[in-house]
Amino acid sequence: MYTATSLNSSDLLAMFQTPTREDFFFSSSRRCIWVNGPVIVGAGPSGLAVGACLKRQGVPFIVLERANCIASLWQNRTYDRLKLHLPKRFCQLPNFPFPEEFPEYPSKFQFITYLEAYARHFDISPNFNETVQSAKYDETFGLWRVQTVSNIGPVPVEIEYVCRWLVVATGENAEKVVPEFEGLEKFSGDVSHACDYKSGESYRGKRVLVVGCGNSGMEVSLDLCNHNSNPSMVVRSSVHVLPREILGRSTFELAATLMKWMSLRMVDRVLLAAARVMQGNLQKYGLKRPSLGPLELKNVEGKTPVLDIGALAKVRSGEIKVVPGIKKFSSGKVELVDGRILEIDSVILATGYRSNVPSWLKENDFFSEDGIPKNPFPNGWKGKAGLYAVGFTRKGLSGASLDAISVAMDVAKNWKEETKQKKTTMAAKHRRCISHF
Ligand SMILES: Cc1cc2nc3c(=O)[nH]c(=O)nc-3n(C[C@H](O)[C@H](O)[C@H](O)COP(=O)(O)OP(=O)(O)OC[C@H]3O[C@@H](n4cnc5c(N)ncnc54)[C@H](O)[C@@H]3O)c2cc1C
Ligand SMILES: NC(=O)C1=CN([C@@H]2O[C@H](COP(=O)(O)OP(=O)(O)OC[C@H]3O[C@@H](n4cnc5c(N)ncnc54)[C@H](OP(=O)(O)O)[C@@H]3O)[C@@H](O)[C@H]2O)C=CC1
Ligand SMILES: O=C(O)C(=O)Cc1c[nH]c2ccccc12
Repeated sequence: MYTATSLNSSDLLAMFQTPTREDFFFSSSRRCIWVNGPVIVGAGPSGLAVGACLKRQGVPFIVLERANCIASLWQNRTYDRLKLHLPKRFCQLPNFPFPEEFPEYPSKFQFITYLEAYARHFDISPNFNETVQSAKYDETFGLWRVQTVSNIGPVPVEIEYVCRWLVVATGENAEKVVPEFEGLEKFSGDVSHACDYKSGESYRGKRVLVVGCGNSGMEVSLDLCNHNSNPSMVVRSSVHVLPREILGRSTFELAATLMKWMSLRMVDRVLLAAARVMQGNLQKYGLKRPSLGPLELKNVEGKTPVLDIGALAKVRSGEIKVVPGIKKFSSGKVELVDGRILEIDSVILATGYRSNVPSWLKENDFFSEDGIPKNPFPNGWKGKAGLYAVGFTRKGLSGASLDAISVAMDVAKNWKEETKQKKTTMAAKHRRCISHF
């Protein structure tokens, strides 16, 4: 620890060269740490990617992560049978390809193995069990103050980090969305969110209401079928279901290729025409399509189209029953908006996720109320006063990688300029010091 009395000029010089978390002082209740470089909040794919890009530029940083591991969404909040939806080349992080032996659509366990290798390769060691509670720009000093609670030891410790740059990498899926339903408190069976679903093993033989028909709702319903349980899936509005592949090529890749030649709306038309040929009309199964096309809807509302990996066949066969919106719950039952009453044993809420940025970032210029940068891709990564965002592009892992490269380049440029200036100032002071003696 550096204290006022133990500081000498070479310590000061060292401070601007190497350390990333040097304790300046202890106050009675809160430890305060100066960070010579950016503070990155979140150790998911986005935080790791920006860390890796900064390492390559020689910029020190720290990563703060509330969970006890990297990529906690993938490790703790996803089901066992999850596979990446997009081909692996669209999901790799900068400067570190997937192993060749990985399949085209890696499993979540392979993806986690990859991310762990990524963190090791770039020597990224996040501070785990440390939740950012608040981050505020201090206009007087031109610095960010980032307040955390660390739960490593027997008692929680409050820490304040002070830094010039703040990189928000907490993700579009930081918190689960749990809607309120009339009478749910009277429902006697178990109610959980898709983020806690691991497999259908414990649902064998049960009647399960899956609320929501995004990728989670569809895949949980499919997995339930595969474990001989009996899912009813709530589709309260509309949904785009697309085949994962068209003519042997990934639908996502086809869309990305077509986007080079046509407008987004034209690409949507091509995708819908192909889906129509391959899937037929889905309305008769209760799956109405939204009025906006799949890519336009993703851009405008952030709603991801379902890439079908088998749920549609189960809908057709009647193994997954599609039901309309929920009116209310009662003991062991749900009443639907069409008046039907179903007897059910369990409810799984596949009702989506949201960003948590508004709960801790004291700023309302760059981020909107829903915790996503106001400027759409590709202009949503840089805010004012050293604030950055990575992974809020609604473009999955490929968007996160692009952000990470832009953010790291910009931070590195600024860090190098500011550090050079500080070193020059320090060196001048050092010389004055020596001449004084
Ligand atoms: C089930 C599921 C499957 C998906 N599949 C794909 C796919 O196949 N392809 C694709 O491109 N995208 C997919 N996605 C999208 C997903 O958002 C990205 O894959 C990726 O996880 C985004 O990375 P991230 O680092 O931005 O966010 P996250 O992975 O969510 O990481 C954010 C991290 O920040 C931490 N954090 C949050 N708040 C705080 C705080 N206050 N203090 C400290 N730490 C905090 C979290 O604990 C977390 O570890 C999927 C999403 C889900 C939910
Ligand atoms: N293999 C993969 O790659 C997978 C990827 N993912 C990704 O994770 C992200 C999150 O997906 P997901 O968890 O499916 O969340 P989504 O936000 O995509 O879907 C939420 C669903 O819940 C419905 N819903 C919300 N509130 C209610 C309510 N009160 N009553 C009835 N229905 C309700 C929504 O309906 P409405 O549209 O009417 O609001 C929608 O159908 C997406 O980007 C997705 O692509 C998820 C699973 C697998
Ligand atoms: O699965 C996700 O959550 C993704 O964000 C991947 C994704 C980004 N853009 C898309 C467009 C169509 C289908 C999936 C995605």
